[in-house]
Parts: sequence; C-alpha cells; structure tokens
Amino acid sequence: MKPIVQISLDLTNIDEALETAAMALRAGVDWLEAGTPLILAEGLHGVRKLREAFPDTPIVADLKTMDGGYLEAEMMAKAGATHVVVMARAHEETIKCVVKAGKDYGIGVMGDNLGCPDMVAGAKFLEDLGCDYVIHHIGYDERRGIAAAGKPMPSPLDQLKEVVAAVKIPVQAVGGLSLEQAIQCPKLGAPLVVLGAPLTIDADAFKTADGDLEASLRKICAAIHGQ
Ligand SMILES: O=C([C@H](O)CO)[C@H](O)[C@H](O)COP(=O)(O)O
Repeated sequence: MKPIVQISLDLTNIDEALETAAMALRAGVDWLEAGTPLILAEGLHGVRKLREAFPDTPIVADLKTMDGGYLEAEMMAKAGATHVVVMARAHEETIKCVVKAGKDYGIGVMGDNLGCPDMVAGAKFLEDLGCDYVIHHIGYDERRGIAAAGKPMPSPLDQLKEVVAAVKIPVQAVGGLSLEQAIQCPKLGAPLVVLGAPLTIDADAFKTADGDLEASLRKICAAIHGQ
C-alpha cells in the first residue's frame, strides 16, 4: 500500500479545523481526521461541515466507539465520514456491529488497540473481527502517566515491528510521534501516517521554528509519499 498522510484535527473549534484542513490539503495531506476533541465540541455537525467543505476527501471520524457500535458508525457515515474508529477493548459484539455498519455503508473500519494489555494480540483480535486497518496507539494519558512515574515514556514505535508482523491489514502508529518519527513510519511497515499534535496543538511552535507551516508540511508530505 502506498503511504497515506492523515492529519488529526484534534481541535475544539470547527472554524480552526476547517482552516487547518484547507492548509493541510493544499500541502498534500490525503486524509482528514475529525479528532475526538473536535467531535466532542462540534458533534456530527463538525463531520458534516468538513464533508461540505471537502466533498472528495476521506474523513476519519475518531469517535473511539466502545458501545452502540452500529448506530455510532451509521451516524458518522451519514454525516460524511469514510472511516470510523472502534476500540479493541470494546466488547467483541461492538466491534462486529461496527464492521457490519462499515459494510452496509461502504466505509472503512479502523480498530484501535489503545490500552490493550497485549497490544499485538489486540491488533490481531481487531483483524480477526473484520477491521480494515489497525491503529497501534499509545494513549495521551498513558504516556504522561508513565512518564510522571519516572519511567521512560512509551512510544507506538516500541512494538510496531511485532504489530506489523502479526497482521495483514494496514497499520497506523499513533501517539506522541515527532514529525521525524512519523515520516519514518512507512519504512517501518506502517503506511498510514498520522500527523497530530506537532501540526495542530503545537502549530505555533512549529511555525516559529520553520517559518511557513504550509511549505514545511508540503515537504513532509513529499518525504512520506516518496517512500
Ligand atoms: O486519538 C488521539 C488521542 O487519543 C486524543 O484524543 C490523538 O489523535 C492521537 O493520540 C494523536 O496524538 P498525538 O500524536 O499526540 O497528536
């Protein structure tokens, strides 16, 4: 699979999300992600507004479904999402319901192994239940909690090799990656690259360091697509 660049719009305001998305698409980003904070702030309307503004762009709705899987996936699909996210730690019936909704509505299902005690087994479980992609994800709270306890902060790159070897579906590595690490992901076997906090939450720092955000992002996209 050719590398795909996704930007996670982990923002709490639709206007800012629309502006960031437009800049990202001009720079060569392939997929938009309605991040969990954006969905909390704007709900389905946020997904609808992204769909209206960008009619042809894949949109991942990162609702992190834990229950009521069919309805949540159906609502996101009707709002314009092309991909939804279900958690490996949900009940397997929920994952099956999201997979069924994915087939009924022609959208992709991304299974997220965040918080699984065995993350490799979590990824395999998601594949066996019919998910189309695995998100190998070290959570925001998990990373900070472990670092606060004085231990090295975990990274999705730590076990990426094992996860990639365990499944046949495409893998995405997520959670605290630097831009440099994100660019390396396709070489490490994870072709779906998410650019997150460094470009959205920390965008001002990034702009200051690199001058023009769009020009820098264009270079990053080219480096990822060129692999
Ligand atoms: O899904 C996410 C997280 O659970 C908060 O909602 C983030 O989009 C994901 O972890 C990306 O995070 P960063 O790599 O820190 O941008």
